[in-house]
Amino acid sequence: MDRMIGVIGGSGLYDIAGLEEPAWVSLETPWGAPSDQILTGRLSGVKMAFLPRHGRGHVHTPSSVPYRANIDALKQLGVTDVVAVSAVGSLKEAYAPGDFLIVDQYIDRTFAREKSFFGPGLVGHVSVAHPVCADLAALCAQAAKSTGLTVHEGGTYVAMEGPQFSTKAESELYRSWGADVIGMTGMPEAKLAREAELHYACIAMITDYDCWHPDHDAVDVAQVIAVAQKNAAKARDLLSALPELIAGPQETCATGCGAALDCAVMTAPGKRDPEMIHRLQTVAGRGL
Ligand SMILES: CSC[C@H]1O[C@H](OP(=O)(O)O)[C@H](O)[C@@H]1O
Ligand SMILES: Nc1ncnc2[nH]cnc12
Repeated sequence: MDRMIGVIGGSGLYDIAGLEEPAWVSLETPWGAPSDQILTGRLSGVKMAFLPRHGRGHVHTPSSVPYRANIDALKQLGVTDVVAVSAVGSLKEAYAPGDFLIVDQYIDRTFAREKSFFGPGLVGHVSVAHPVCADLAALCAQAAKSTGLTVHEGGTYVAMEGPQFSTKAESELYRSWGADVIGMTGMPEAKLAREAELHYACIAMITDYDCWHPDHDAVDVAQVIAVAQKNAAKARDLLSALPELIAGPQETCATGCGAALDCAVMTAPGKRDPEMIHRLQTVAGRGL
């Protein structure tokens, strides 16, 4: 099967340009409607889908983003590789606003979101020890370097609930944990992509130094948006460079994303809720 790239655009990135045969399509899923219509088309011959995470016009809060519907809808379209773009605050001096960081780990501090496709009547446990597809992340880094961006390879993303930014004590706590960047949407998106056996990587666009920084007393949205809008042009260049690197049939990745559901389902076949089996067809049909 040929690969298809699904881009989830974050704050400041609500569309992508240059798609051949562009069409905004509406989809429904067993988990409700996705954040918005999805823009489909081709770039350098590779099928692409673009979904604005907060919806065009930024209508979803980080807590109200329909993460499950978004992943289900992308998989319905045939997406194999999800590239998430996220605005983040930096927790380290070396990662400056305007830089990009390719995430490889997460600390999930979110608490008010549906985090799994599984549930009562169909219990499943996948490993998220390595939540990012190492191969896809390497391609994102290669694409970023080819466009001349300042890119840091690897880093831990703290996912906070929001919508308020952190207190200074929280920011210092995350720094003491050695975390690199902070945002509000990386989880449960990455976990759900793994349950759906999709390759997932996150390109973090650094927009600010969060509130720990001595020269940066508080985070403010105007500043975040100004940097995000400047970064969005760079992110679009990066995304344009990706299809050529990714073209061709899907290969087995070193992380094992496509085998995440092997041995994941605990509920005995005779005890599985038929309604849950039905809801899970798109994302986890292979494992049921
Ligand atoms: C506008 S600042 C806070 C907002 O921006 C980030 O969104 P995304 O990850 O979708 O780019 C952050 O997580 C917050 O949702
Ligand atoms: N400092 C910050 N904290 C949380 N989410 C963010 N998104 C952009 N900057 C952020």
